[in-house]
Amino acid sequence: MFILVNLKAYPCDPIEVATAAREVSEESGVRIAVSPQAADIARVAETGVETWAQHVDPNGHGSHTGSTLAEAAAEAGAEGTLINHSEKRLKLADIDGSVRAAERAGLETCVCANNPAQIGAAAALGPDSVAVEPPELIGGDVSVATADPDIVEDAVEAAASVDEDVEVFCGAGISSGDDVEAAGDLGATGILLASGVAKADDPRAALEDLVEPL
Ligand SMILES: O=C[C@H](O)COP(=O)(O)O
Repeated sequence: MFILVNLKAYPCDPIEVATAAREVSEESGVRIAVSPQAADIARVAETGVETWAQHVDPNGHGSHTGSTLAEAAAEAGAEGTLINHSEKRLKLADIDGSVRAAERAGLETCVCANNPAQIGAAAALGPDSVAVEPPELIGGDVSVATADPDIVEDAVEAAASVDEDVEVFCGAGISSGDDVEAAGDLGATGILLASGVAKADDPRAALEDLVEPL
């Protein structure tokens, strides 16, 4: 199971979370990555934790003010990137372009989507993984695996029917080891979570709880 911690724009200390994630990953043997703001990628990567960008744009170098280039994220130390997060939605052509840009830069890709139909479309673009997240459950207290287990199972089926090599992650409301275990039982091979760690009083304890059953 892969645990991907998205720090969004929460006012947490990215270095504290990254250091805790690296240590808990080393101690547990569970793959854990942290996805900070673009401006924090380099210093988060310096902690030694696997680091992901929250977004990359479809364009390369050129007259594109405000862009987050896949090449720049990779050079700063990112190993992967989210694309089309629920809070950073893109047009289909731009999702495709961002996946291609990330591939050129050597970044692992995870395309997010709201539901199984979108998961099928996302899988058709050939990312390494897709992540299903019902928007209404994001940031809440109830895990997607509890509130809507069908959406996870249907997403796994939708991705497999398009491309069996595309991994399926799930996210929204996940905050405990029990939630992670339940998601795994539904067929997810990764977890995308944010508030359960980024807003925790003790991020290290939250991470230890997440990996406890793994
Ligand atoms: O990127 C993470 C997801 O949007 C889930 O966020 P959450 O764990 O706060 O529900």
